[in-house]
Amino acid sequence: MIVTIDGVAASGKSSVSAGVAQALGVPYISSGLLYRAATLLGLEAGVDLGQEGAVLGCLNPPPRLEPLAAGNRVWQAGRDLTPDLHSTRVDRGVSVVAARPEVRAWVDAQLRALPAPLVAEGRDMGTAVFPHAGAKFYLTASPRVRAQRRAHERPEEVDAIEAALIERDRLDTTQSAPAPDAHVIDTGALSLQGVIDAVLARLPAR
Ligand SMILES: Nc1ncnc2c1ncn2[C@@H]1O[C@H](COP(=O)(O)OP(=O)(O)O)[C@@H](O)[C@H]1O
Ligand SMILES: Nc1ccn([C@@H]2O[C@H](COP(=O)(O)OP(=O)(O)O)[C@@H](O)[C@H]2O)c(=O)n1
Repeated sequence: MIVTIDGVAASGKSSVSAGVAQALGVPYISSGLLYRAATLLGLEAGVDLGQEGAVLGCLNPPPRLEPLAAGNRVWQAGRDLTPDLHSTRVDRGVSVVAARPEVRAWVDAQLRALPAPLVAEGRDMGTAVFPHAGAKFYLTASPRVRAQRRAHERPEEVDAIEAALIERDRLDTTQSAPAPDAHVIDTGALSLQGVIDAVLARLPAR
């Protein structure tokens, strides 16, 4: 079975996916890492991130997602890009790159080639990439709660992180609508384990 976990920025998608995947004994995939990799490579090459052709030109050789249970990684040839994917400059540029149709097609093709069963997290896993998934979830939380969580992972103050999250949500609106058949979970009042348990409780009988 494929389980999709979409949601807004810093809503808990990757942590929840890792926990659900571990409970099910299947891999999880963090699709956002591929958009982040394309953004990082574009930034390093100094290209205009809005120029689709220029960004695509940086994906040679193509970065590959390694769906490790301990945390997904992205490799380009022998280089592990993962430690550089969660910087503030990648956060700022990624939505522009992710809006480009050919970049989305490149990510989608790589994800669809992975064998089920799996848990897939991102923005459009339940709508565009795996519309026939066996169970779909969409995580939310207020911008403040999400900023407070992310403040443990970024050098900026909570207010600046919150403003950046709100702006990224706005830029991601097109590809980030919940699937009509997704369970929407507000994670604001729940612990990480509480969200994992809520997802597991809503899975169809296995
Ligand atoms: N329900 C929760 N309660 C408290 N902290 C959480 C919860 N879910 C996630 N976190 C923490 O919030 C941060 C962002 O979570 P993450 O899984 O990276 O979100 P996303 O993949 O949506 O960006 C992480 O530090 C994570 O440990
Ligand atoms: N399936 C996906 C996943 C991510 N993305 C884009 O990639 C960016 C980074 O995604 P992410 O999941 O790593 O970001 P966080 O929610 O973890 O901050 C998002 O802001 C979107 O612009 C997307 O368009 N579609």
